[in-house]
Amino acid sequence: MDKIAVLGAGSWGTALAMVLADNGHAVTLWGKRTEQINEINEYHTNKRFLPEIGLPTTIKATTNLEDALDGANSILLVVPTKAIREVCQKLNTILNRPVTIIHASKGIEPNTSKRISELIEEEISEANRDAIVVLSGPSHAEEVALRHPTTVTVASKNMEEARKVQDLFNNQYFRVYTNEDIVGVEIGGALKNIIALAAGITDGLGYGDNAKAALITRGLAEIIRLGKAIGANTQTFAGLTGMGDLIVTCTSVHSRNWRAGNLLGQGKSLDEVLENMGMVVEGVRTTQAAYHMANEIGVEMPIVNELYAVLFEGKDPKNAVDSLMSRGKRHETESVTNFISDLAE
Ligand SMILES: NC(=O)C1=CN([C@@H]2O[C@H](COP(=O)(O)OP(=O)(O)OC[C@H]3O[C@@H](n4cnc5c(N)ncnc54)[C@H](OP(=O)(O)O)[C@@H]3O)[C@@H](O)[C@H]2O)C=CC1
Ligand SMILES: O=C(CO)COP(=O)(O)O
Repeated sequence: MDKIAVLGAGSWGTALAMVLADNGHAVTLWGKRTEQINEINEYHTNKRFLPEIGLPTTIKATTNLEDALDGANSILLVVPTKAIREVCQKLNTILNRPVTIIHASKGIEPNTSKRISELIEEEISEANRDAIVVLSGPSHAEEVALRHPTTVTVASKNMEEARKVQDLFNNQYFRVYTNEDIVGVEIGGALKNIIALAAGITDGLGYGDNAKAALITRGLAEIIRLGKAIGANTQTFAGLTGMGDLIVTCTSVHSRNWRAGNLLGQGKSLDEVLENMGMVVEGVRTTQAAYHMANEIGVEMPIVNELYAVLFEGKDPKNAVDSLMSRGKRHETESVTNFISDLAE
């Protein structure tokens, strides 16, 4: 049995705490709100994020970070990307021994274009961390909490640690694969949220499944282009954290990114949508990050560019779709040829 501190008591932190508790580990869930933490300890529910779900009674919750970390062998970071630096800075002041840092958040920091594992490396000193391991894949918290079959990938530069984390989480309803391509896994998980926002927009505009299939496949081509340029293994994008997560996020009503896009397509403003969501919509900030990264590196990302114009420059969503449809004609496979040949190797 391991002792694991889960930092972030939202939808995903709670669902992953359930998986770990089901596997017999001692789990402490850390959150900021006293009322919510008391609810978890007294009633074994977290109704704001997972209504109708009863949590394993072995999960302990606390608002005290020191208590959460006490005796923990591993830490699971699962707060929104914008809170990662702040939480890591707090962690670094408390930790006095190296621990495995697992993260399950999906995003890129807008101003620096950094992935989450890079933020962790910057904020937590080497003396306080063993390996950094990323957990990602097609996995809505709502379905994991119902113990419906789900597959994810854990990635790390240290494969021994990745396999240990695979053992921590793997069970009959939660199947965990390993991958050494931390760049590809983080890029796929972060960028699929951009495409899910776009897919929500086309659904909100009343366009159907053809448009969505186009966004998923052409979106994948953009993700591969950017990923390849920054050193990802392109084969990763054919897997769970690439195509797999694109499918689940672009086609599910559980997705907050898809739902936000859907409301934008129906004519709501971004501020209105974000105010009413009550949960994180990572794709908005990730669109900023990907837009700037693509411009800096010189990678062509037309869907990202149009979504950026809708979110931050007031472009009408319908005009954005029209712009994508009227781009210069081209050969389908020229942008993904290298990807296909890599797969064939
Ligand atoms: N939900 C899902 O199905 C999945 C989510 N993810 C990823 O997991 C990450 C977290 O998402 P999710 O749990 O869904 O988000 P939610 O919006 O459901 O919950 C976020 C939680 O983080 C807390 N939080 C925010 N800022 C801080 C902070 N500075 N310090 C401590 N706690 C903080 C929030 O607290 P409060 O509300 O009090 O601000 C809330 O409890 C995201 O990167 C997301 O992309 C990945 C896979 C699946
Ligand atoms: O990452 C997810 C599923 O794999 C959750 O997506 P949303 O953040 O859009 O809900």
